[in-house]
Amino acid sequence: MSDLILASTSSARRVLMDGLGVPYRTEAPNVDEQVPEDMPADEAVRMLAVRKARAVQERHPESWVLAADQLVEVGRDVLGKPQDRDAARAQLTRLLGNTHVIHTAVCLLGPGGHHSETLEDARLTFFAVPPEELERYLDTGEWEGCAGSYRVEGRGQALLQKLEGDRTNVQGLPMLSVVRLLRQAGFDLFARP
Ligand SMILES: Nc1nc2c(ncn2[C@H]2C[C@H](O)[C@@H](COP(=O)(O)OP(=O)(O)OP(=O)(O)O)O2)c(=O)[nH]1
Repeated sequence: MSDLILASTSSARRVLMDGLGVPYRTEAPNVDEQVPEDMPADEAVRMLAVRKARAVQERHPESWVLAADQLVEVGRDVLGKPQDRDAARAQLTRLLGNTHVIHTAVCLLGPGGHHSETLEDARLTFFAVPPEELERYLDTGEWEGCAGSYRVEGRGQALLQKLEGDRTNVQGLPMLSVVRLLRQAGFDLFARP
């Protein structure tokens, strides 16, 4: 198989791909992540995952390219990555004591026009915690770079009352689906180095 590029700047996605052990390299997609205001979250993440993958594939047409995008949906609100601590506080205030859905889209492009995608949801319910506890969680800084302002594998798990779905999906890459896409595309996931 020709080389695999993870079209991502996300450290969380790199950690998950490192765990899989398939040789890959990373390249920043460098795309505009604006989508129409009223676009449903599941359509937005799919559009952005394809946009990221295509941007990198244009630079490397002989490579395989894997990209993803994630948004949080709670009620009618769609949340991305917070810009600052105040935005993170607002996001977590919205999530605490409620159930929200994480939508993650993954797109795999390959030579010869290969195009496969997956869209995975996970449902999470958070405990309702007092403002003082929320401030202590914000102090951890886990909110930085995370859609929804928490890390499910970090101290954020102390907020988690219930999780339905693939935990790796919450972290940024639904690895059950990533493995399926790679196997369907013909990758040998235990190839000799
Ligand atoms: N470590 C960790 N990261 C999380 C968690 N929840 C969300 N994230 C991160 C994964 C992604 O980096 C980010 C979702 O935002 P995006 O899909 O826009 O990706 P991002 O812009 O970070 O990277 P990329 O577009 O792939 O270059 O949030 C979590 O529970 N743990």
